[in-house]
Amino acid sequence: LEAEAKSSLVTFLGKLSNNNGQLDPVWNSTSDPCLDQWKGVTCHTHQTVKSINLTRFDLSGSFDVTSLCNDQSLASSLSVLILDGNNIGGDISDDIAKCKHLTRLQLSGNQISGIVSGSLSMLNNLKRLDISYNKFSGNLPDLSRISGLILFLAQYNKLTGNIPTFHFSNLEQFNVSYNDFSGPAPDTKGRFPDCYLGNPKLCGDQLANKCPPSNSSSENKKSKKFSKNQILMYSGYAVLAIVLIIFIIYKLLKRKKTEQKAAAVNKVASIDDNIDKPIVASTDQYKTVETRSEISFVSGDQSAMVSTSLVVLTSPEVNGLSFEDLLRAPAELLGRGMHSSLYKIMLENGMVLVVKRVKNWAISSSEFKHRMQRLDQVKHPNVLSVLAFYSSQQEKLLVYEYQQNGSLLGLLHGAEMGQAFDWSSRLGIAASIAEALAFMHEELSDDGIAHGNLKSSNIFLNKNMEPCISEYGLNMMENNQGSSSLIVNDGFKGTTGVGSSSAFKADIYGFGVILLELLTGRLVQNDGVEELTRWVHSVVLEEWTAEVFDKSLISEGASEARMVNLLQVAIKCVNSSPETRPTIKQVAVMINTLREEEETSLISQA
Ligand SMILES: Nc1ncnc2c1ncn2[C@@H]1O[C@H](COP(=O)(O)OP(=O)(O)OP(=O)(O)O)[C@@H](O)[C@H]1O
Repeated sequence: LEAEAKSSLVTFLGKLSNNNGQLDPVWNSTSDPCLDQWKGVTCHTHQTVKSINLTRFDLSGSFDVTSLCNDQSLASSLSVLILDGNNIGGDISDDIAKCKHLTRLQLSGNQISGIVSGSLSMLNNLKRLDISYNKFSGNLPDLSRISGLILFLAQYNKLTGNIPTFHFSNLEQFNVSYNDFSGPAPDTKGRFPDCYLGNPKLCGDQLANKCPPSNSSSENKKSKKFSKNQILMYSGYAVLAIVLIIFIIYKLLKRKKTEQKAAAVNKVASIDDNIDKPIVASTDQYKTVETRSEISFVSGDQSAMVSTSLVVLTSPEVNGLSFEDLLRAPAELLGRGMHSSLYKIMLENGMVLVVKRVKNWAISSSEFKHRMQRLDQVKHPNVLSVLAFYSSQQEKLLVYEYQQNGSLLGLLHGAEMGQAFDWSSRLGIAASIAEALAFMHEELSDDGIAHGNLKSSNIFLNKNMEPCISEYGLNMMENNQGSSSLIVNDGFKGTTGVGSSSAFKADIYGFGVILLELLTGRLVQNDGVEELTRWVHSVVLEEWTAEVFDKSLISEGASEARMVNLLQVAIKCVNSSPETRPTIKQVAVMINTLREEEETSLISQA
């Protein structure tokens, strides 16, 4: 283990045992936590600490989150922290947010006090959070953005105020009994019957203490009256605005005519000038882009035509972004396909964006806008949001944040060249993608919006090195309304059928291929998708299964049983008959079970 990480770990462990000064004999700076297998500490390939499990170690010092999570190496590797059944005091400092990779934080049965830090809600990967039987007080933060949380236990503390809502359908265990909560208890939909016991100030339909009827109806009337006056006032403004817009459009059209005449003589530099030049754009790391000069990403006549039509979605990151800002910024071509080009744009304020320019997409403007708005409503931390968009009949522009850590394809390419990409990171990435996709599929199933083009070059690593699915909902096959799209139909993937359910099944296929890439280290980009799946099938049929896995996974000693299990999931996903493929929710459950098993085995090694 790196010296700095070791010293942070020694400080953390030292503080846990300060009362009786009883360090475990090997917890000191002269030995190595990984090589000397410190009690309670599990490492990965002798280099990084994966888990700390000090259940019932008779510890009584204080919980020093800062030493642990301020160390970059520990913070980026630690996934399990269990201190159950000790006598540890202190509090949860906000630095906990830096331990980004925690999937389990279990502190049950200690003396930890203070408020429950709102920074816990930054731990996107958290699955289990147990703070029961401690001395926490104050309000509980809203943890609903941790979409994968399956366990939340906070019974027997001194928590007060309202209980925030949770995704009860995702939770397997939930308990906030014997605290001092008040106000309406969130509806658990009939689950966790005893979870609110011992909170006499709570009320709700599922409790003996019903909530008093709200007096909001009279307030509503007042506000309705008030809003009538407002409506009158605003309609006045609206009329004025419409007159103003008509005037501007008139002026713009006039200017456009003049410019069109001038354009014949004086052409504005545009990407259309070099549309026929061959561009080889492959992965982030291996792209060879011929046109690297600063160019405008829209043609000159458009810039005159639409100065106000960029729709900035709710993303606070680009608040105030205008079409002019995009036009003014230097653009670098990152890649060009049959129907689309991708540009990297650097704004004056230093923000780096990418703009996807899609041409001749047979989707109506209103349907496209509706889709963008739905995608804006359904956000997941592991799915890259569209920040802004523009739509005309000929082309659509979509703006995303630039991801400087590259794509999963780049990571696999690196692994091909011998860079470390270990088994538990691969499993973690697979689980996060599956969960994010399950969330999107569930939320957008009624709208028929699937990803449509899921592949490892569309998965990026964000600044915390967590996977992020890009271009969700962009390439859709024929939808319910019958408008066609960009995707090249492929019988094998199962995208030839009309209707949105086959688009969802095509995503499962795409995900299965990503799993195969993660397991085998062989890339579709080199082999072709059908070749890869055929090869895997043939290897499995011949029962030389171990041969199929990436050699680096075998040599790091990854669990063959779990790799075989993941391979079975992948094979189900790439089944040539779309109906036989599992749903992404089923896939996510299977992969999560494997991830849990992996963690349990790490803990038991400790
Ligand atoms: N948000 C982003 N941040 C950083 N790089 C990106 C981003 N989006 C795309 N890229 C990179 O830009 C290059 C071109 O992307 P583009 O989407 O045009 O290609 P693609 O993924 O190969 O094709 P497709 O159109 O099928 O998605 C790729 O190397 C891709 O990894």
